Amino acid sequence: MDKLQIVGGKRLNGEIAVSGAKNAALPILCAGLLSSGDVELSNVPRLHDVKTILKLLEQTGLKVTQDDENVTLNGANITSLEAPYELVKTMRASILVLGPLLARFGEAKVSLPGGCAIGSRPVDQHIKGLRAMGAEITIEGGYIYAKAKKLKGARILTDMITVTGTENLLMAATLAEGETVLENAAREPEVTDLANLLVAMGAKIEGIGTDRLVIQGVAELHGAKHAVISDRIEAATFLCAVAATGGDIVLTNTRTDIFDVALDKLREVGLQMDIGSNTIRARMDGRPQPVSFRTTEYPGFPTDMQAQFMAVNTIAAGPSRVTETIFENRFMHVQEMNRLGAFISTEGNTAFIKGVERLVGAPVMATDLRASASLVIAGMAAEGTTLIDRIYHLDRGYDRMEVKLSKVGADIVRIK
Ligand SMILES: CC(=O)N[C@H]1[C@@H](OP(=O)(O)OP(=O)(O)OC[C@H]2O[C@@H](n3ccc(=O)[nH]c3=O)[C@H](O)[C@@H]2O)O[C@H](CO)[C@@H](O)[C@@H]1O
Ligand SMILES: C=C(OP(=O)(O)O)C(=O)O
Repeated sequence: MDKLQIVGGKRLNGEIAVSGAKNAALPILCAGLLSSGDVELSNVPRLHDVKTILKLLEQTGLKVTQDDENVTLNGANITSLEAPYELVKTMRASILVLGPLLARFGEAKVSLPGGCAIGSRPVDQHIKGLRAMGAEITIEGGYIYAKAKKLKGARILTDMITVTGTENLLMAATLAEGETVLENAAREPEVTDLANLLVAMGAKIEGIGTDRLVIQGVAELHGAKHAVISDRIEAATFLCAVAATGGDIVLTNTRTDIFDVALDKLREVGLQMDIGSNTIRARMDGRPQPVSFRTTEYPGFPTDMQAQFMAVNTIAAGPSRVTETIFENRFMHVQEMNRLGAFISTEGNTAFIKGVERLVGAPVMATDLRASASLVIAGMAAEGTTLIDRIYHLDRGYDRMEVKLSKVGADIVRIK
């Protein structure tokens, strides 16, 4: 199992190109199932999760042609309407084949994703929405069996804002008969990116970027070309890294119009930023200032940045408080950061961070994707050597993070 070895205390200097967004690429790849035409995608990040979803899509009969970050999908010969447990269990996003398969072929059998380390990951809202569109859905032996000769447009109000739920229902609605209204829709830029691809494929969607999506179903979708949006979470992770280590970096291939409140928080931390149209120059000197926040839906503070900001807070000049409202168990990095000398306690879904003068390297274990990234940041800020085990979590969602960071001066190597 690969590990990362980091010798901390190095300032970061140089340029980092941000990759395409994992959380946009995964739903977008599933949209390939909606059409028999060629869907030509660029800026697809090189991630383990992308490999997994492509494997899943290929076993449905979707033709995948890949040349590095360019992926062309063709759904003219779909032969299987099933997503097996073995593939779904490793990646929640696999549930996103449900809407497209059901809408285009009238049937799907998809394994329930189950829980994961950060908390339970229910899909009841996806099911509620598809049932409202006329699907007959049963759950047996851990599988969702869905059937509908033709989905019918409906007004769907989800109980809470769900990103994947919005994406699944949006894809299903593009091929349903009549009008679907998705109320309380997620507004994340990754949802918007998917919607933009669907429009390029011939879908009729109004209200893109708002919490009310109105979709007029069409008989079929055609092929299209699309570049996956830049990863705001990867970009903000690098910004947290420089906030923790000090230095002067420039992020390229970024989209500065899609950021959330995290950017304001970075300014509060003391990071100086010059924002260009697709670049961010970030400079940091001295100790970070503490920042308190609670995670919430876009454009609020993203749950996917909670752990990385906590890493910065561990060495901040004062106490802070972090509340996680999206997932019930997304504090697994706390124990590992405390192994590095951080001073963090938790009470329910709130963490209290004291802010210490220094962290000291130690062996730690990555427990989930963003927790892994937060340990990389903490390790880079710590004195001495940190060894991070189980970095397969990191590889799920970051494109060669250690290569990008070592190019800008971090002392970080992968140990096979
Ligand atoms: C709103 C939000 O911040 N969503 C995050 C969530 O998206 P992801 O799409 O995984 O999760 P959802 O947005 O669907 O879930 C949001 C909340 O709704 C609940 N829920 C969801 C669907 C459902 O059918 N029933 C149900 O109860 C979930 O348990 C969770 O508490 O994790 C991703 C990976 O970390 C992040 O990129 C997303 O930003
Ligand atoms: C937890 C994440 O991903 P996933 O929903 O695929 O588990 C994430 O992107 O931070």
